[in-house]
Amino acid sequence: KWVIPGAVQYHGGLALIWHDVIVEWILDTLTQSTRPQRLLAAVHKKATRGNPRSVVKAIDEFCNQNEWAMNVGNEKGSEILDSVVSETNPGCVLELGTYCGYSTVRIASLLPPHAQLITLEFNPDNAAVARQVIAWAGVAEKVRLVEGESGEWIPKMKEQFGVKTFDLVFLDHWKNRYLLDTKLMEECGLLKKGSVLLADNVVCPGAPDYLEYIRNSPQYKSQFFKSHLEYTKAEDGLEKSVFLG
Ligand SMILES: C[S@@+](CC[C@H](N)C(=O)[O-])C[C@H]1O[C@@H](n2cnc3c(N)ncnc32)[C@H](O)[C@@H]1O
Repeated sequence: KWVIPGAVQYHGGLALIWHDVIVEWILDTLTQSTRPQRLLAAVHKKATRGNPRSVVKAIDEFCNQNEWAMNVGNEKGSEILDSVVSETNPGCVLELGTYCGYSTVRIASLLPPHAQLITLEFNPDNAAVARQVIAWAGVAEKVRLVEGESGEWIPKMKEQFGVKTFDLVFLDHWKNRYLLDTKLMEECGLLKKGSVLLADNVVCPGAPDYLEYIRNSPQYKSQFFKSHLEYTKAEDGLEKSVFLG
């Protein structure tokens, strides 16, 4: 367990440099393993196979007690993501940025029967861990994990997977892609009146070009939900934007 100075807990930029660069590098070097591999080991040790909420809990415990990881986390997850999924009751969901499958499991466990979640991840090592986390949680039949870049796969969604439109899109990949991929989804006809975009980390690390667009476009009704960067006390939040057609 690491003793973390207050400045790191409350300052998003410092928190990211500390947890996501320095500590990760030190632990990877000392253990000759990767953070996703260590997170997967915690799931296998602590979570009950076939119980998605126990998988979410095991990952949150690992991140609170052992090491930080870039999952949406329990605070934003339970207070915002879960509520938006439940309210929207989506039949077809797109997640941009799977990482280890934490939010994938959260979302999938709340979907109505026959709903489908497509999740995109371009890092093959992360995707390999996510597949195992998703399988352990018992939600694999609802999830299609696609390995590749969002910019390459969004235009293929209709043709390759028979998607008509998405009811809900969770944007949680690299922040400089939020705006580009939103415009791409519009161009590809993947949004319909009432489609909900939910974007994580719009404060930390931040996606200013996306916020400027989504808050000022007459095609969206947008709302900010204040929260904290996962597993810290630094400011962050999610933006929920409804496409008006
Ligand atoms: C913040 S993590 C996702 C966390 C995950 N949604 C969760 O809450 O558990 C971002 C992930 O997006 C992936 N990624 C970044 N840009 C991407 C892109 N353009 N296409 C596909 N995956 C991308 C990264 O490799 C990383 O694993």
